[in-house]
Order: sequence, then structure tokens, then C-alpha cells
Amino acid sequence: MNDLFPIFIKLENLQTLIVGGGYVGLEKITAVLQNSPNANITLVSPEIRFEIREIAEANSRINLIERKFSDDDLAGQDLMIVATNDKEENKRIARIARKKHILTNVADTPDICDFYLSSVVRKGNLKVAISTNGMSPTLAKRLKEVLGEALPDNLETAMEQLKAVRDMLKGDFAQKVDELNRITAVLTEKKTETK
Ligand SMILES: C[C@@]1(CC(=O)O)c2cc3[nH]c(cc4nc(cc5[nH]c(cc(n2)[C@H]1CCC(=O)O)[C@@](C)(CC(=O)O)[C@@H]5CCC(=O)O)C(CC(=O)O)=C4CCC(=O)O)c(CCC(=O)O)c3CC(=O)O
Ligand SMILES: NC(=O)C1=CN([C@@H]2O[C@H](COP(=O)(O)OP(=O)(O)OC[C@H]3O[C@@H](n4cnc5c(N)ncnc54)[C@H](O)[C@@H]3O)[C@@H](O)[C@H]2O)C=CC1
Repeated sequence: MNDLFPIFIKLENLQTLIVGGGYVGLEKITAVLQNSPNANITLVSPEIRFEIREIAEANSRINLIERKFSDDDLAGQDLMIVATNDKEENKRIARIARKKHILTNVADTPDICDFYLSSVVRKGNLKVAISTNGMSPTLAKRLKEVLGEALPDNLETAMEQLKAVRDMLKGDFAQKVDELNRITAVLTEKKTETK
């Protein structure tokens, strides 16, 4: 049973803190920017991988701080990903963040995370996020590949056309819903066998 509530966040409206600039820090900042290129990110870490430096050089919304985490770094932050290689320090940072109501992901300790990152299939405006409830990130990654292949490339055109119809439809809400359901019914109709 997966009790996680999926939401799609506008990170450009929030402040995101990443603690730890190693391999996992790099993976997480990459995942954030692939989805939300306008995210405001502060990354604090005594050692910072050169790939992260390159990303930050090209993006004025990314602020690198080259030292160990200090409790003051939490001021003004909304969301945090903790990815140092010091498990106890990761837990301590998460405890302080909890008191400040900052939503926290701790890369090496799923139990104390407020949220998990997901594997993401993207086709234009369509985005499908996959969660295995922390059971197997590798399966999530593979499913992303399978779904990416299975979803047709012309979905963007279909979405654009449906948006045009949606914008055009007059009448009350119930009529609009009926009409949009009628037009898209073909997507869920079972194929009838032909001889
Ligand atoms: C709970 C969660 C918390 C979180 O990080 O948010 C978490 C936790 C942990 N991951 C670990 C390992 C790996 N993680 C990946 C990859 C991804 N991990 C991601 C998410 C999540 N990972 C969250 C649950 C997601 C879900 O519900 O499915 C993805 C989907 C999203 C992203 O990170 O952007 C991204 C794939 C993106 C893509 O490509 O589509 C790979 C594979 C690879 O890199 O190829 C491996 C190695 C193989 C393996 O272990 O499977 C370890 C053990 C560390 C150790 O042993 O030291 C822990 C800690 C633990 O489980 O204790
Ligand atoms: N959730 C996930 O997807 C995965 C999680 N992990 C876990 O993530 C953790 C980090 O792994 P890596 O990035 O490979 O390690 P790493 O050794 O490459 O990087 C750790 C980074 O943390 C920094 N750091 C150490 N103490 C710090 C402090 N007090 N404040 C700020 N930064 C500090 C270091 O300078 C370094 O840049 C490990 O515990 C690992 O088990 C590993 C693989 C996948």
C-alpha cells in the first residue's frame, strides 16, 4: 500500500536547499532542474563536485555555499534535500527542519523523509511521476523507460487540440465536463474484435 500523496510543485515560487555536493547531491540537483529549470536553489557543502559548479555557473538562480551545513542555512527555505555522507548529521538536519516545517528529503534514510523524488516520464506538457514507495528506485527508472516508449509522441497535439476545445466550450461546468468526456471516450473504449 502506497500512502504518498502526489503533487506537482511550482518550484520557481519556493526556495530549495540541497545539503551535500557529492554524487547524490548532483543527481538530485539534476533531477530538480530537469523538471523545474527556474527553481531557486541553494546548495551547501564543503566539497562540491565540478559538475555542480558547472551547472551553477550557467544559472544565476543557483547559489553555492562552500562549507559545512549551519543551522542558519534553513532560514527562508521551503523544501530541502539532504545528501551528505554523514548519516547522523543528515538525521540531525532533518530534525531541525521538521521543527521549522520545511519539507525534507533525506537521501539515505527513507523513514524520515517528508517526500520522495519520483521517476518522471515527460512528453511535452504531459508528465507522469512514478513512485514505488521506496521499494525499488531501479524498477521506477525502468518503468519510466517502458512508459516513455509506450506513450505516443503525438500526445502533445492531442493535448493542444483538447485545450482549444476546452477554451471554446461555453455553457455550465457540467455541460463542459460531459462534452470533454464524450470527445475523449474513444481513448477508453475497448477494441471490438473484427474478423
Ligand atoms: C526513497 C527514495 C528517496 C529519495 O531519494 O527521494 C530513494 C532512496 C534510495 N535510493 C537508493 C539507491 C538508488 N536510487 C536510484 C535512483 C533513483 N532514486 C530515486 C528516488 C528514490 N530513492 C526515492 C524512492 C523512489 C521510489 O519510490 O521509487 C529516483 C526515482 C528519483 C531521483 O532520485 O531523482 C531515481 C531514479 C530516477 C530515474 O532515472 O528515473 C538508483 C538507480 C540508479 O541510480 O540508476 C539507486 C541504486 C540502485 C537501487 O538501490 O535501486 C538508496 C540506497 C543507497 C545506498 O545503498 O547507499 C536509497 C536509500 C534507501 O533505500 O535506504
Ligand atoms: N536516495 C538516493 O537516490 C541515493 C542515496 N544514497 C546515499 O546518499 C548519501 C550521499 O552519497 P554520495 O553523494 O555518493 O556521497 P559523496 O561522498 O559523493 O558526497 C557527500 C557530500 O556531502 C558533503 N558533506 C559532508 N558533510 C557535510 C555537512 N556537514 N554539510 C554539508 N555537506 C556535507 C561532502 O562534502 C560531499 O560533497 C550516502 O549516504 C548514500 O548512501 C546513495 C545513492 C542513491
